[in-house]
Amino acid sequence: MLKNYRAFLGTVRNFTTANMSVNGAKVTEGSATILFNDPDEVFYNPVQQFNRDLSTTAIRTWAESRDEKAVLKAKHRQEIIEALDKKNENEGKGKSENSSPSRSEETTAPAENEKNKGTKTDGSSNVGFNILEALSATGLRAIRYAKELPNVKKILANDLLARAVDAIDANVKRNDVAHIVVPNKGDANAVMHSFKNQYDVIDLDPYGTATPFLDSAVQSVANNGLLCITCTDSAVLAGNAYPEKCFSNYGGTSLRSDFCHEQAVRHLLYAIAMAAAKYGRAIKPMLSLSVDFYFRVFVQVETKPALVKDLHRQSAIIYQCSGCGSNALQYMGKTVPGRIPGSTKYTNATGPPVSAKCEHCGYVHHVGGPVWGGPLHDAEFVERMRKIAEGLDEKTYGTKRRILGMLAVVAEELPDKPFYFVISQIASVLRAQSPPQNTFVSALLNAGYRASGSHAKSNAIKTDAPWSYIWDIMRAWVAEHPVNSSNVKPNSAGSMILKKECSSKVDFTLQPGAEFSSKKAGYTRYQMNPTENWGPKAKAGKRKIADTEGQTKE
Ligand SMILES: C[S@@+](CC[C@H](N)C(=O)[O-])C[C@H]1O[C@@H](n2cnc3c(N)ncnc32)[C@H](O)[C@@H]1O
Ligand SMILES: [Zn+2]
Repeated sequence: MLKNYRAFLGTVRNFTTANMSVNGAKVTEGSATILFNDPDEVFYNPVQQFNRDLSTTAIRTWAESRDEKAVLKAKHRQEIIEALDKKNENEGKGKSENSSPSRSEETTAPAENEKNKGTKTDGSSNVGFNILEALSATGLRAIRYAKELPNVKKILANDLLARAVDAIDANVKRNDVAHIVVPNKGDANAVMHSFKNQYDVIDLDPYGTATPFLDSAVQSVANNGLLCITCTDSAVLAGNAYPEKCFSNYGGTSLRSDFCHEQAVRHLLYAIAMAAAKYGRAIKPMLSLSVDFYFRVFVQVETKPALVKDLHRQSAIIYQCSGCGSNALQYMGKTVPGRIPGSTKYTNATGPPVSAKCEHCGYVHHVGGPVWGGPLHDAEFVERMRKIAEGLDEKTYGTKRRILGMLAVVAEELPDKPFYFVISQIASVLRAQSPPQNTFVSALLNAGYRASGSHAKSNAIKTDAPWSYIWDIMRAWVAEHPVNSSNVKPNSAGSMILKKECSSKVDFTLQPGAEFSSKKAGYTRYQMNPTENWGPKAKAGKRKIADTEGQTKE
């Protein structure tokens, strides 16, 4: 035990980041300082600083947007009252019942909505909100939220283990946030089940999968509240070794694919959406990320059965060719105009989107999913978050540049095109040289298609071009950069694709838009794994600590 403790101190001392300092067993991250009596007892993973910096920024974004909406709603209501008063005065009637005593003074929002109390007509707001950190460990995250988030009123920092709760308690007192953070010992599910529709923000940051907590979380979060959920079980979510485990945990089967990291995020969103749907609640993903060895999503939950109907047509099965890797989505449902003008009818989709054998190479398809097929992010949320992130103090937010880099790529991602391919990977199917990214993207743009990168993988391309055109680009490229035919096995997917003629015009003239602007901004867009111990930590008491913040690739 003592040996591990020394190893921990040595490791942490060696790898502190700009804003993480260590003095003995004291760790400072963001605005919080926590003490470890025994690092084997209580969880701390410094590589998750990005997760915590990002989460603080995301919750701030959500709170700011909610306040703004509350202010607009209150203003709108005030305008209606004033118009009604004017009308009544003109008609010689009295003022409306809802009329305020003095409209030039501060006005509170509708009394029926407790949370709107405190909204001011000058556009500012003091709407408070509460947070449940259901799996808190040291309390570090909850303490940071208390110190760094304006308007947070109460945070329940919960953990199952008594020694973790003792640590939370001590750290809360040490950081002078006892008026905000309340330590609690309990099972996360029991806590959430006891308080339905209560928490404005719920943070789930477990070891491995969050799926055992989803059913209670989607019930416990308040209407239009935010769920912040981490899953670190990447072998299940993004690997190809456990499709059956992925299916039983997330309701969809995983696939071996280049786009496995985006698929993982979509499995998680699907599981949250399906859990929420049973209770008439619909999800709106605000930001859904694949980061290092884990996945982190920020999802707003709204009680609106009419919106839940959309889940049918937002869920999709994936067909992926076992030879060339081309893929197609089969959505579960679709909408058509209803008989009554303006109405919508929900109906079954038609399919399948592929033949029994791949039209490009003749190989069979593997089936994955179903997964969430809707948008991964909310564009307005991402823009607002970027603005907030730009103003972050780098001393407190050591991963600021990475947050900005990732959000820049996210903002560029095609919102309506799930998945991506990697140019070097499709070139390797043909045993061809890989075209430079800007050459390939220029060919897409010159043909009128859209293209973007993906935050989930460097060198990935998202596009609305059909696979037939993607292979035509590669045929045209190979015509200029011939492959060594002895490398292409007869009957391989590559040989089948190359046997076909290029059926469309391909123009490789370079386009300025082919270089994604996120790349030019110079932020950290993709991060390399810096050490062999990089990854999620084992449960407290079962690990040797050796994680670090790391170097960057771009
Ligand atoms: C990965 S750690 C949390 C890290 C923390 N959120 C942070 O940012 O530093 C997971 C924690 O969940 C706790 N835990 C595991 N199962 C739980 C349950 N059913 N209810 C409450 N806490 C639980 C563990 O004791 C552990 O402290
Ligand atoms: Zn194929």
